[in-house]
Amino acid sequence: MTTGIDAIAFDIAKLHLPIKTLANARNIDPEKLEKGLGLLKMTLPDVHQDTVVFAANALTKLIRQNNINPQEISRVYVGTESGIDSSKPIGSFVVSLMEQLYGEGSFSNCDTVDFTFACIGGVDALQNCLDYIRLNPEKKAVVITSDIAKYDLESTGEYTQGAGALAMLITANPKIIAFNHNWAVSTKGVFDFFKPYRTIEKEAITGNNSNTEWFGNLEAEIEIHKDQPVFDGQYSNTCYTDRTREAYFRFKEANNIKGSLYEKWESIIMHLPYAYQGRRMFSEIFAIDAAEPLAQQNDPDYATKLKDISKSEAYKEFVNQKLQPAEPASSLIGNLYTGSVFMGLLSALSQFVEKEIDVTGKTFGFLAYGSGSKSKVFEGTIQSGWKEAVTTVKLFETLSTSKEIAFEDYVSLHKKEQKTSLLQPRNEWVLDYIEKENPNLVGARYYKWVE
Ligand SMILES: CC(C)(COP(=O)([O-])OP(=O)([O-])OC[C@H]1O[C@@H](n2cnc3c(N)ncnc32)[C@H](O)[C@@H]1OP(=O)([O-])[O-])[C@@H](O)C(=O)NCCC(=O)NCCSC(=O)C[C@@](C)(O)CC(=O)[O-]
Repeated sequence: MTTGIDAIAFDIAKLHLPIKTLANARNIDPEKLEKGLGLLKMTLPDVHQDTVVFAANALTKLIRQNNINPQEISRVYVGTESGIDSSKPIGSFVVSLMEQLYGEGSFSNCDTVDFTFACIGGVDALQNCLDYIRLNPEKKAVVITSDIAKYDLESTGEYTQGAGALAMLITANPKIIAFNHNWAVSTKGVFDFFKPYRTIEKEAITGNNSNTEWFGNLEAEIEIHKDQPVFDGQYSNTCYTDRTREAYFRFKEANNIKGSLYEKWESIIMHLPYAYQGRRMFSEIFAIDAAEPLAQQNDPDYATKLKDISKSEAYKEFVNQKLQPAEPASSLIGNLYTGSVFMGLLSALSQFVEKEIDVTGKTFGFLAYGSGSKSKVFEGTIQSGWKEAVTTVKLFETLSTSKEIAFEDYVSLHKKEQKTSLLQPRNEWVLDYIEKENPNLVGARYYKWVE
């Protein structure tokens, strides 16, 4: 028996800002963003969308496109770093929305929980669900990844923004990909990218130090939540390369692989915070795990050697063959945080369908990363039903219908000054309202399905 992904669906934000528009507004050479980082568009949530909306839309599509009986889903595990409540998980919202569609109690036997570890939470949810299915092969689990990658205006993360969710059905004997059980991990607690609880002295807001109640806050410090992370871009790249390299070689050792591991993989799917992150970071592994190593870590000119290797024809050819297929969706979407690695898989498979390349029986390698920091390396084998399952998803066809918005609308959405939706929602979930009056429900978020 094998375990893996049987079906996939997605819901990506339908508005986008062309990267060229952002580059021009910020005085950045557009070629740097397009050719250097591989960015073309960044997708942005509309006023009625949040991570619950994206997650519920992705799950609704998964159920409908694959005629799944909702009562057969015994788990909905969510990977996210864009939670909307410190106690109530996105999974709890999603299950209640599904009951609006499929009847009260239809998900009451379903277990649900959110997994948070920056961008790798979806992979953690997947690993957990694979173990569960291995023990309970007759069951079906769903893994959802849902995030809004929002960065401060004018920061170096601004051009990597994106938003949306994927939902994946995890079963025994799956149609798309079956995963090998032997995974490797590398973890180190660091501050490369994080979303801290911040505080501001009440006095700085009220202008007096009497600590009088301020909108229900009795404390002298007011807690502030920002979706935008605190981060150090170049340090985050170092953590990314260090963790993925460590996990890669641990995987190689744990699976007793002789010779070059990456040569054995048809395609390599990495966490992509922007389209070219994988190709920019993998050159070190390419050099040191080559059949005849091209560089040694103790070389005095190691960094220069790696830079030269990253520009070599051999590396470019390698990139085109093994890394490029996962990139185009990222160029059109931006960072999906927990969903990026799975979107890379969908992008690669959709391209193989389009180019009529049969990858049945081929092994794909995965290098996942989450800031904070952790990498997991694992591999999977493409199953015979992949082509049919991926064709139903219509990835690039759907992405091509995205609506371009003007720079002013982008800023107004980002600053939450825009109060009405830019696109009329149809056949999807929307955030209806947030309770403001009832003290027992203040902050409760209510959603509805719009025909
Ligand atoms: C990612 C960075 C650091 C990039 O930072 P940056 O400063 O925008 O770009 P750069 O200077 O590092 O690289 C620019 C590339 O463009 C090239 N270039 C320059 N000009 C031209 C031109 N005219 N034509 C063609 N190419 C050009 C230039 O040569 C270079 O390519 P190289 O050869 O060095 O590979 C920044 O966007 C950032 O801070 N992003 C936010 C953090 C981030 O995404 N970090 C990535 C690793 S951490 C991670 O992946 C986890 C994360 C972020 O997803 C969060 C989570 O886990 O939750």
